[in-house]
Amino acid sequence: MTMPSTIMLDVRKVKKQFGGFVAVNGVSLSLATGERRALIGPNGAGKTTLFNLLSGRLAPDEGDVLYKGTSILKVSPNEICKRGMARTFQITSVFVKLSVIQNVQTALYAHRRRSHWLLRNAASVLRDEAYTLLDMVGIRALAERQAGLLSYGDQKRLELAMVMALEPQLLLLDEPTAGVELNTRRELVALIKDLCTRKQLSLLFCEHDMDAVFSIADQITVLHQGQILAEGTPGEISNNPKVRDIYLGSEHGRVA
Ligand SMILES: Nc1ncnc2c1ncn2[C@@H]1O[C@H](COP(=O)(O)OP(=O)(O)OP(=O)(O)O)[C@@H](O)[C@H]1O
Repeated sequence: MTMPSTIMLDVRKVKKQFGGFVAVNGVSLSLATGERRALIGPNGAGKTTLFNLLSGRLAPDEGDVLYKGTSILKVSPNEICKRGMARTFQITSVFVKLSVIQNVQTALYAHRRRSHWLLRNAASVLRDEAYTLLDMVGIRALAERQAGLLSYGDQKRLELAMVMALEPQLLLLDEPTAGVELNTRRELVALIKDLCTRKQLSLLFCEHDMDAVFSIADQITVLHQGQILAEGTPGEISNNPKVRDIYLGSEHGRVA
């Protein structure tokens, strides 16, 4: 007997306006538990604004966002994160003056503050856990380096370690492979897929690199001028004439 899939994230007709400009206009989408969904669309389509609405950084003018069945409209970004929805940003946000391991320890500490507050061995516990996370993303050997001196690709890995420190169930990644060269991009894509599988994560990610999108996503939502233009599997999206016209061009057209 197959179990019915549960809905991790249920976005209902959200709208966000800046002055007279409607950046997100009545967007609905849902993400099943364990699903990997890409959000794609031209620059200015409203992807980051939608991420900000989902993670509590912006309040929608209309609509609702349900996470694990409960509205999170009035919930702070910190509390949303504690409940298991963690995100990264388009521009890497590591602490450039700290070492790599200190960055991960800081994320662990912020997340575990309450439970480790009184533990005398908190620092060493967090250090062990931080090493485990660095192992997971493949940069253990760089633990003592200053984070700001890492290559951009390794900073992206570090960011993934930091977001994994938050013990997410749902990961929101805003352009996880932006700004890195082809080989590193492929490694990051493999890493993201591996993390999702090993940790049984649900994933919503924005990405302009279509190879990354088609390699990671089970489902794709296409946003255009703040509205959903199309939704479907990678095969359906790449064969959708409207999406090809507006966004994909011919390169990713007509995939079997
Ligand atoms: N705080 C703001 N005030 C005014 N306009 C904004 C604000 N934030 C976003 N916008 C506008 O809303 C539109 C959508 O922006 P958004 O950053 O969500 O697009 P995007 O799809 O993420 O683009 P990109 O792919 O370039 O990151 C853009 O026209 C942008 O200029």
